[in-house]
Amino acid sequence: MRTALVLGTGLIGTSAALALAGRGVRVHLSDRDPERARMAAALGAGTEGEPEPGAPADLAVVAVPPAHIATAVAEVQRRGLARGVIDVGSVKGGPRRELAERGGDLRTYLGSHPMSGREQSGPLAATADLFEGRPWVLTPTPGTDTEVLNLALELIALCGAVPVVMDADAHDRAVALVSHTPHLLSSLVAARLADAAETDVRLCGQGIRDVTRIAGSDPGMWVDILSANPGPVADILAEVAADLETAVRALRELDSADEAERAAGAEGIEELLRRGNAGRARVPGKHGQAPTAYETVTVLISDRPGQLARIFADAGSVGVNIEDVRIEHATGQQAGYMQLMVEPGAVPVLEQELRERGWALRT
Ligand SMILES: NC(=O)c1ccc[n+]([C@@H]2O[C@H](COP(=O)([O-])OP(=O)(O)OC[C@H]3O[C@@H](n4cnc5c(N)ncnc54)[C@H](O)[C@@H]3O)[C@@H](O)[C@H]2O)c1
Ligand SMILES: O=C(O)C(=O)C[C@]1(C(=O)O)C=C[C@@H](O)C=C1
Repeated sequence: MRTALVLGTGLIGTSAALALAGRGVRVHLSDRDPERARMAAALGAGTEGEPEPGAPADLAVVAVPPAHIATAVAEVQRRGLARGVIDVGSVKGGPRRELAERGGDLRTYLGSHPMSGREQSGPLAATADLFEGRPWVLTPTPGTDTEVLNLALELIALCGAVPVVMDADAHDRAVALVSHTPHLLSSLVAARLADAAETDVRLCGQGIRDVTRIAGSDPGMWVDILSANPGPVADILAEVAADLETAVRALRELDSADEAERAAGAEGIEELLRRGNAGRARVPGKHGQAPTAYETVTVLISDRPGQLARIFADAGSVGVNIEDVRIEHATGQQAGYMQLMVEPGAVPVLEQELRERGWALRT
């Protein structure tokens, strides 16, 4: 691929553009809001503006909210801005049907969806490595042009992602389970905090931060996403509601004076928690591999420049690969705990090295 047009230079469009530009693709950047295209260009994601008339880009990447995808794809096709068009929307069935209704060319259009994102929007939140090692769904049909499919596969490779081919409606049912329902549940938990007392909220620890991160997303975008996939999400939410009723009943039993009822309540809750363990164990690890059981080495760090670089360098000096990291910030102190996730075999050597270099470890 030599040239690409990215239409919609928000989080996802600019991230893809940064990855493409970084690998030598000439990227044209366009957005309904010209300031956003300018900002993406200033970040090094390409040049602002559309391809010259008569010189279409190899591939257009439409990265606008789901409600605008079909119109934007049809417009790119009508104006001949690119030889093939993909979109990156979170929902696949609806936009495809809408494009068909508008008389768009379904042969040179391919619906896609990178399974990676953030709770922030806009070009300033974009990063070139956003899609590294993540699944990127493609929904070709027997009529899809082979050249467009190949260009999409090339784009995914340039972004470091892993292609997954699916039927559009099967994709929508799957993301209802792994993305859209979790999003709503995160918002529901976070909503409990909106009017809570300050004395309660100040106790927030890592657990609630993990559960509510995605509740910080743009409501406008999520109304759009959920409006394009309401049925499958409502089906799963109804199942969650049944589990919630079971949980409430079990908790009321735990509160009972009757010993047998308390035992039944404990059994009910334990069953829910165990099902949670079983589901959590199925979440794939890095690069879509089976989940790896990493061990955690927890180190006290002070909130000063250079601390993170120093700890990574110290781990690297004994050949230990940090698989994942998490920081637990201490309330009211310029310090925190840094959790370093490593292969179990690497724990003794990492702990010894860090102690020798003066780090305080939490045991
Ligand atoms: N945010 C995520 O985590 C995530 C992950 C994967 C896929 N997606 C999908 O990617 C798409 C973009 O989401 P985002 O998070 O980058 O949103 P964003 O709000 O950061 O960016 C969307 C951009 O599209 C522009 N835009 C809107 N309508 C337009 C139009 N008709 N023509 C040109 N530009 C237009 C907006 O000005 C904005 O700059 C959505 O379809 C979303 O479902 C989002
Ligand atoms: O990590 C996040 O912030 C996301 O919400 C990303 C996430 C997801 O649910 O995994 C959200 C919507 C997208 O369509 C794809 C990815």
